[in-house]
Amino acid sequence: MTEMYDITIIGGGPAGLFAGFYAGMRTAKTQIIESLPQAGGQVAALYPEKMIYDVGGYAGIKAANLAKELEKQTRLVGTEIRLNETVVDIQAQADFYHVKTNRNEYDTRAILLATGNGAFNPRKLAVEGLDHLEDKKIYYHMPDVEHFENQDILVAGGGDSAIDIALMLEPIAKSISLVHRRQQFRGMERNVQHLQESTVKVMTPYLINGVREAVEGIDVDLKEIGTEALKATHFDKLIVNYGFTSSNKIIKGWEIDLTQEHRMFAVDSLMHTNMKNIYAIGDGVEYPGKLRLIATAFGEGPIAVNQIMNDLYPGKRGPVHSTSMFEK
Ligand SMILES: Cc1cc2nc3c(=O)[nH]c(=O)nc-3n(C[C@H](O)[C@H](O)[C@H](O)COP(=O)(O)OP(=O)(O)OC[C@H]3O[C@@H](n4cnc5c(N)ncnc54)[C@H](O)[C@@H]3O)c2cc1C
Repeated sequence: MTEMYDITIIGGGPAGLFAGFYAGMRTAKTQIIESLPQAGGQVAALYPEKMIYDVGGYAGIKAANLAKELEKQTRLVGTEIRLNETVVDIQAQADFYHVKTNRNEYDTRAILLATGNGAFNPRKLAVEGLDHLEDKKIYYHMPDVEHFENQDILVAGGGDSAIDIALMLEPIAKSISLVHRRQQFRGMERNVQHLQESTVKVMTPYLINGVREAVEGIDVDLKEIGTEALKATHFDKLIVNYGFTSSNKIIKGWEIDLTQEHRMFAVDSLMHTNMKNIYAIGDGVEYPGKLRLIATAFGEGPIAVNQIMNDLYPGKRGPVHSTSMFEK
């Protein structure tokens, strides 16, 4: 038998992270499972550079910083955060649930769904037959920088994180090239200026038309946008940074049968789904008056966690204020 959790939270966006913190405050044995290698959900994956002005207590905070603060807060209480794992099935057992991910299996008394619009995955190259090169010569997630030491690297993408990756590897790699399909980069002005001052070789407007494995490294065909001109290039490794897409397809394959409304989990005012000890919060739920905001998600987490704790441990002392936990 695998280790038994009180609460397994599926999704490490703002809803899941804050619920994970609150569950830790209620001393529930809790884990969060997140498909991306980073926590923060949409905030970190879709708009890390945007300022957010409608989260209580912050007159304005950069999205990436909010994601970092949330993760830090959650880790304070000992909630485990498992990154890079996608929940592929949930099976009901007699009085607990069996959760299968693409890498592990867990048992849990209760489940809190915080899946937003579905599991995020990196947007991949539109070239077939490259799976065997992933994490060897083609990367969609950044591993440790040592992987790129003294090598010729091509980075593909036009946003801030593609520029960040190129600049970060500049002192380590033998050469860095950055390819983007538009003439202009979407990144922040300051970042683009750093790029112009760097030794990164910028190739615009080109898109990757073909990739082939070579004995050493890979051959990459670049196509100039608006023309038929092809440029043959060779690199040791390719890092693709085309952003993320989210999909609810995996959820459709789960064995448990959850009621949905407008393709969201239907919950009552206690965040309870139609199944015992399965609750849902955040962007992925529907109820009358639902608002898809971070502030709303922050309120839904504690409601769900308190219900779960009442069900699992009826005699246990109820909610406490955080000051009584952290200031002794
Ligand atoms: C461009 C943009 C700007 C926004 N600006 C604001 C703003 O200013 N203020 C505001 O309040 N809100 C804003 N929002 C909305 C806000 O980001 C969302 O309300 C919030 O992210 C919802 O949090 P969540 O945790 O419910 O879902 P998400 O942030 O979507 O996180 C869900 C997480 O669950 C993971 N997941 C899903 N399925 C699985 C699975 N099977 N296994 C493992 N992991 C899984 C996903 O990978 C994802 O990381 C904005 C949204 C966008 C797109």
